[in-house]
Amino acid sequence: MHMRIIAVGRIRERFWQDAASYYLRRLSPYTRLDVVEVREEDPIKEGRGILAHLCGGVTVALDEHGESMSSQELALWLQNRIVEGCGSINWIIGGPEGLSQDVLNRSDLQLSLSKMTFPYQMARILLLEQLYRAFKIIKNEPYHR
Ligand SMILES: C[S@@+](CC[C@H](N)C(=O)[O-])C[C@H]1O[C@@H](n2cnc3c(N)ncnc32)[C@H](O)[C@@H]1O
Repeated sequence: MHMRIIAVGRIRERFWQDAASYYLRRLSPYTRLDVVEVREEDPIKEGRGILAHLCGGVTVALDEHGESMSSQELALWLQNRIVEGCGSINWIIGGPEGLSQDVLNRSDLQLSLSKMTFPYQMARILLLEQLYRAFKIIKNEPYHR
């Protein structure tokens, strides 16, 4: 399974960079994951940049108005994609203005992490942690409860 996070904007602060590296390292035994950063501009142009980097497979747009899932439900969703033989999953994170309608329309799933709005850098870390948690659940390996 290959995963690609396509995110608008760079991770600027050192503490977010450290957190991202921490989870990327922990995810490496479970999946091939690359991160593509798209330049921050207006959401329509950002959207074109995002869509140009889709790597096929299934596309998930992170949006606070999207579908909520528990960590167990996300793990089951991911496991179902693996069982179906889905080769790759794109995870899209917007910038300060959010995602364009083109990107939302192109997505197979719009996923909410919470009803609250998070800064995009934090949303990236939350996604990485939940993906790591999902693999631990799928593999039935111990992790924090
Ligand atoms: C600062 S938020 C954008 C807020 C923008 N006003 C909007 O309506 O989408 C930046 C990005 O982080 C992600 N994000 C922030 N909070 C989220 C949440 N609760 N659930 C899912 N994604 C979230 C989304 O991808 C969003 O496009």
